[in-house]
Amino acid sequence: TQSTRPQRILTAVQKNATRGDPRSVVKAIDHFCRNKEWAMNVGDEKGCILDSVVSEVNPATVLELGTYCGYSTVRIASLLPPNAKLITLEFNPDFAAIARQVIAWAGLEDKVQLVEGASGDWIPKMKEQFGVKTFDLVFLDHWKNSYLPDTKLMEECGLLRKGSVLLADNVICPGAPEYLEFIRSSPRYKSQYFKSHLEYTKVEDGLEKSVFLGLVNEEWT
Ligand SMILES: O=C(NC/C=C/[C@H]1O[C@@H](n2cnc3c(NCCO)ncnc32)[C@H](O)[C@@H]1O)c1cc(-c2ccc(F)cc2)cc(O)c1O
Ligand SMILES: [Mg+2]
Repeated sequence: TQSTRPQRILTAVQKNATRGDPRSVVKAIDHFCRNKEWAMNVGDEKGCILDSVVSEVNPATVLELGTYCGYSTVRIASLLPPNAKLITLEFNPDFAAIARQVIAWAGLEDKVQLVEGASGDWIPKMKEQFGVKTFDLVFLDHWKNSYLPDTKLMEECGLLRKGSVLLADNVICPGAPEYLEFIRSSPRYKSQYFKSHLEYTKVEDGLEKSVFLGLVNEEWT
């Protein structure tokens, strides 16, 4: 039967990357997607910005929305301190199955919990199911029109604390206009735009980094 693109990405990893070496897994996927078939990984250019934010936050708890093939999962998990945990949500079972194998090839299973299901269903269950209090870092890279409702849901579920960092991919291309409008105008967030390019192309795109400031007091006046 005809293979899918995620399956071809996994094959490229298994052929060209070294087991247990996350950097070689990232390189193999980037090489495949730049030279053979484009795919919606955050990619190498935006990936360096992602790496720098992860290193700066040095998170103990990370939530990723939208695993796809696990490319950014591997990038993030490879930079986590010991005992840190990354929970990644993916509701497409075929993508989840591929991502599990990519994460395993990188040797990062112990740092990653891939949860199959929709963010809207699982965000309210994070505390009771996984013993998470709050997330130090959230990487948003799922459906672009889900960024805003899921951010509001994370706030309502008390999953963000003063200083929690949200990092959103694709705020220019394909774009997340409602999310950008909300997060940049809200007194509860301090936002910063990192200009870059759409993965493997010269098209403009970027990441929006937003720090949650907690419930600021003017909301009580
Ligand atoms: O669309 C893009 N990403 C979507 C990712 C979806 C992945 O996340 C999973 N997913 C989605 N919603 C949820 C959900 N919850 C929400 C629904 O309940 N809960 C759990 N998992 C979810 C999907 O199953 C996929 O695995 C994109 C496009 C371009 C692009 C740019 C230019 C072009 F020309 C073409 C494409 C570039 C990018 O970097 C992009 O990220
Ligand atoms: Mg993306």
